[in-house]
Amino acid sequence: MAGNNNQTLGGNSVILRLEIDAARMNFGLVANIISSMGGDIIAIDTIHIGHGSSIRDITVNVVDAGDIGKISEAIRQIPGIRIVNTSDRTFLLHLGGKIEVTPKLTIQNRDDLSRVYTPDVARVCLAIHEDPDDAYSLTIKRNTVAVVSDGTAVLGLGDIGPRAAMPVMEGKAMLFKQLAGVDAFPICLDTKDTEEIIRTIKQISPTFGGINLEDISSPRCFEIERRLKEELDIPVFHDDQHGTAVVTYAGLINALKIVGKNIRDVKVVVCGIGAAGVAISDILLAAGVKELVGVDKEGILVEGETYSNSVKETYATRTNPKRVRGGLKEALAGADIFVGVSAAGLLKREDVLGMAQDPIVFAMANPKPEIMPGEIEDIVAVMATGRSDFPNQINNVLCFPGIFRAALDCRASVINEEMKLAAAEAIASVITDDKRDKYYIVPSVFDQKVVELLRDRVIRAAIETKVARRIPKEYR
Ligand SMILES: NC(=O)c1ccc[n+]([C@@H]2O[C@H](COP(=O)([O-])OP(=O)(O)OC[C@H]3O[C@@H](n4cnc5c(N)ncnc54)[C@H](O)[C@@H]3O)[C@@H](O)[C@H]2O)c1
Ligand SMILES: O=C(O)C[C@H](O)C(=O)O
Ligand SMILES: [Mg+2]
Repeated sequence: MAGNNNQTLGGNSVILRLEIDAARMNFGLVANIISSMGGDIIAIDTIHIGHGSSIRDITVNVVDAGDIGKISEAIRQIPGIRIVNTSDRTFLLHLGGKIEVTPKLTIQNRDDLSRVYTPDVARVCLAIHEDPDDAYSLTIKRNTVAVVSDGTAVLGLGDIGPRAAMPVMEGKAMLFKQLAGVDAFPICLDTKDTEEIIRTIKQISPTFGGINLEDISSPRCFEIERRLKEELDIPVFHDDQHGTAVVTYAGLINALKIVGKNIRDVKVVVCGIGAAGVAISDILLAAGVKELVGVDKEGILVEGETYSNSVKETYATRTNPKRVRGGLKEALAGADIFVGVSAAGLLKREDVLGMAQDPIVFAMANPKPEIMPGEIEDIVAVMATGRSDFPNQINNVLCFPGIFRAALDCRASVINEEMKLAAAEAIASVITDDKRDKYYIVPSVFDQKVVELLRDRVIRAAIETKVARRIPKEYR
């Protein structure tokens, strides 16, 4: 099974299927080799005992995912043993995909059949034909979101195409449902053409109550979102932009409390001026940051320069007030905060040493951050990544389920700036003063208060800004 070469990305449990020649070796030796190389055997299954040989599945956990390759190599050197197969447990979890469609009721008899299907269903169709708003009460529309990607900016893996994007989109759909009860459906489009993407999403929109755009590369993502917002009457939300911006701001609210700095006084460096970087910058400027410097492949973005896309040029006009030039190192000199939404390994320890006192580092590239926490933990005041396997997971998963829950429940026509700010404040408020510390600036994904508080604050903001088309009972 595939997956071995991906182990450095995370995932440190593997099932080794071994064929062992009984005459030439015993199982104890295999166990010794695995444990001497840092592996922890957590299960052994005998698959087959044959004449003189056996096949066994050994499930091994390792602390460092790279050890799996070394263990396999050592086993391969033993005479009388053959590795039949190596199954990454992460891949096993993905077999057949991660979600399915489940009907809400079982069709028990002909009477049921004629109601959910022909002929009676026709009356429901005609009711919606007469009043299209009835789609919200009589179809899945009111609780269903499309998670749409073209596979061009999947995590930090880049343009890996629509099929390869599916596991991420399925994962987002799972999270929508588990965390907020939203039925989300992954849709990966086999086109990179802006107009075609817009047209396709508009054409499928009758089914959905909202559109979550995901992992569509910049700068196309800005135009696609802008046009869809104008042309559709359901909320359209590019998660990599706004979900990320909301959670970053939430994390920063709490990180700043830890270091005792005011958002108006800090210098922020954003690395990676793509979908996430632009939206993060915008929310931070709106929140009061005065000195914000953007860095992309061309180095620090400076007003008046020509860049690979016009988004970076307009970005430069509203940032870098001191017109600093250079690369990441120069940008970071004296900076209070680093926000990375670019690519793996770009941030160096020596650059962090040049930052102001009590630096805050949010290295949020996925799956590998701009710097691993272990490299700088001793010199930063607060460290966060986008990953599930380190403290302070700043990831848009803290936002998208709850913000759509709110938008669907009040049938918001859009998700506006006020709703995003309310979402950020709600997420930050889950961490009370007595609980906050450098390893706890954002709540856990599993903290049920996140969706609860976020839904409440966002619905209130939608009502106040008059974009709610339905007022839920508890707000009347
Ligand atoms: N933690 C989260 O919640 C979260 C959310 C969104 C995106 N991300 C991560 O952030 C990264 C960017 O995502 P995106 O959706 O904004 O993608 P994007 O393609 O829109 O933007 C990436 C930007 O990074 C820039 N970049 C690439 N290499 C660079 C380098 N060597 N130096 C400086 N800039 C460089 C690109 O030029 C581009 O402008 C990805 O790794 C993604 O996984 C994390
Ligand atoms: O998918 C994630 O984990 C977060 C974000 O949407 C990303 O693209 O990295
Ligand atoms: Mg994404």
